Amino acid sequence: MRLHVADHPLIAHKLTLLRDVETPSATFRQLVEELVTLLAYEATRDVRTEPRDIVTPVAPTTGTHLAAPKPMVVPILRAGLGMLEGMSRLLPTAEVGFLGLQRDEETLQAITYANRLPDDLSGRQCYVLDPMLATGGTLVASIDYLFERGATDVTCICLLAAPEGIATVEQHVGERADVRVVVAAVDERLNEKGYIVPGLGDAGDRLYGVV
Ligand SMILES: O=P(O)(O)OC[C@H]1O[C@H](OP(=O)(O)OP(=O)(O)O)[C@H](O)[C@@H]1O
Ligand SMILES: O=c1cc[nH]c(=O)[nH]1
Ligand SMILES: [Mg+2]
Repeated sequence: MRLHVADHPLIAHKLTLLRDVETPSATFRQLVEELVTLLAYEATRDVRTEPRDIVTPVAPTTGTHLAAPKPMVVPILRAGLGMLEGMSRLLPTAEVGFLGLQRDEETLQAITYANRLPDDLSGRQCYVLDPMLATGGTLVASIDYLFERGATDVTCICLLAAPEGIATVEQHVGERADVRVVVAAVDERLNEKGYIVPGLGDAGDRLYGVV
């Protein structure tokens, strides 16, 4: 696994606003979109492209075009849904698959309640969206769903990660360079309830309200 921590003053600024308990939902949603756009810049560094001949008003030239097959973007419901619009804007040709996973608050095990992915993902570059990488259980299960369908090239975009979660994903996928995790920041630790410290609280609740 390759880890990339996006170190940029704009990202740090927006992340600080996002963490602030006083930030209302509407602003939180806007910040999540802006952050994913900034992270996507790094996360799509290896997106496959092909040359394309075009004619500008001045001269013919060869440009660059996103290559087939179309990339697959996979938001992890609920909280990952908040990152979808920002990512789709940057990757307009991408298709979208959905995974719904929820952590049991007692056991911290991820339970899958929705799975809407194509059966065959071989050759597809996959981009998993989930703002929080805490114990890593959710991300490991999500990556496995993609591997089971033949995906090999998987990039996970998270806003915050705990060192424990990064270690879990790293252990699970091993040395392979075609699995990447791009994060805005790695925080200190998990607390006894499995929340990232200092973190930002429950990302799903802050985006969409407590259910
Ligand atoms: O690394 P883990 O310990 O597995 O935790 C991370 C998961 O927890 C949150 O989802 P949650 O279960 O709260 O569901 P939600 O998005 O519906 O709020 C978050 O969005 C991740 O999916
Ligand atoms: O801190 C955390 C940990 C898991 N899920 C969240 O939404 N926040
Ligand atoms: Mg939640």
